[in-house]
Amino acid sequence: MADILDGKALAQTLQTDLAQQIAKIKAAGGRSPGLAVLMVGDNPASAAYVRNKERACEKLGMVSLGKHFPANTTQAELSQVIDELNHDDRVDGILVQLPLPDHLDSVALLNQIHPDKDADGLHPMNLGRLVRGEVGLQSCTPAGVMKLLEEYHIDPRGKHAVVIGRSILVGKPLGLMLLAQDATVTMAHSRTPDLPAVARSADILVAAVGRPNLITADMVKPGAVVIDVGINRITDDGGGRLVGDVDFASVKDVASWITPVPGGVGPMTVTMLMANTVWSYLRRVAG
Ligand SMILES: Nc1nc(=O)c2c([nH]1)NC[C@@H]1CN(c3ccc(C(=O)N[C@@H](CCC(=O)O)C(=O)O)cc3)C=[N+]21
Repeated sequence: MADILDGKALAQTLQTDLAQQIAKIKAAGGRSPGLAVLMVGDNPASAAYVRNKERACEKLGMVSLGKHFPANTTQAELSQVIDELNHDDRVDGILVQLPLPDHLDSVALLNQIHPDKDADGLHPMNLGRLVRGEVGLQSCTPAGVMKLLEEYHIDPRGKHAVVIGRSILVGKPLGLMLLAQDATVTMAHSRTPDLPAVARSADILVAAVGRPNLITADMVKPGAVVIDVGINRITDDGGGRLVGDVDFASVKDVASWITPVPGGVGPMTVTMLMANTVWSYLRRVAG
């Protein structure tokens, strides 16, 4: 029976630390760090995430400058808003909630966010820093996974890490972070032949695909660390249950450590967003 990598508990601890840090800034007469989350359209899952983020902001004593736009908002309008936020001194972090409606060019918008306010770490400058091993803003979900591993003293050094999924939001940056910590990294994806065999060779197995029950017990090496980044809402049983990419019920008997869904990587993502915003604030204020 695997031990649980408790993202919810660690997120709580880290958020308490951040709240204290922010309280201290304010007691010294400083302004509150500000985060602007831009959401376009009314995808209910996105709306729920954005609410989570705004709630976390308020709880920590940060300013939430969230903006919600109708689905038919144009590229030019959003571009204008990002430009204003780039120049707004109350704003330390800007995040464009993905996915955007099809008529919008999300890459162009992400590229337009000032790299020093890029709370999601998706600007080419910050991704480039990650590739080169330089300090910079890092993508929240992968950074949250690395924090979880660190908290539970799971050292990637010398381990074979298999990351399934090659998204720019999770898979690619996480592969680079694991590599930077001396793991031997395999990036697997939908075109990888014999995925079960590749998965079974992992000491650290990360599933970041978005397919329920993709990872079953037979795909996991006994004693492996299993990180489930999937967030899938199952509606066919009428309950709107949240499940990951890992068949938790069977895999928990094979793995040594496992993240639950909910309560694993998800809460860490939100926490790292807050941490990135505070980090940007300190860099911007202190220079
Ligand atoms: N630019 C951008 N940055 C993102 O970081 C980003 C995004 N777009 N688009 C969508 C995904 C998804 N995402 C989640 C964040 C928190 C939870 C989370 O807190 N999950 C809770 C449960 C939440 C619930 O019950 O609904 C948990 O797993 O315990 C989930 C998913 C961030 N994303």
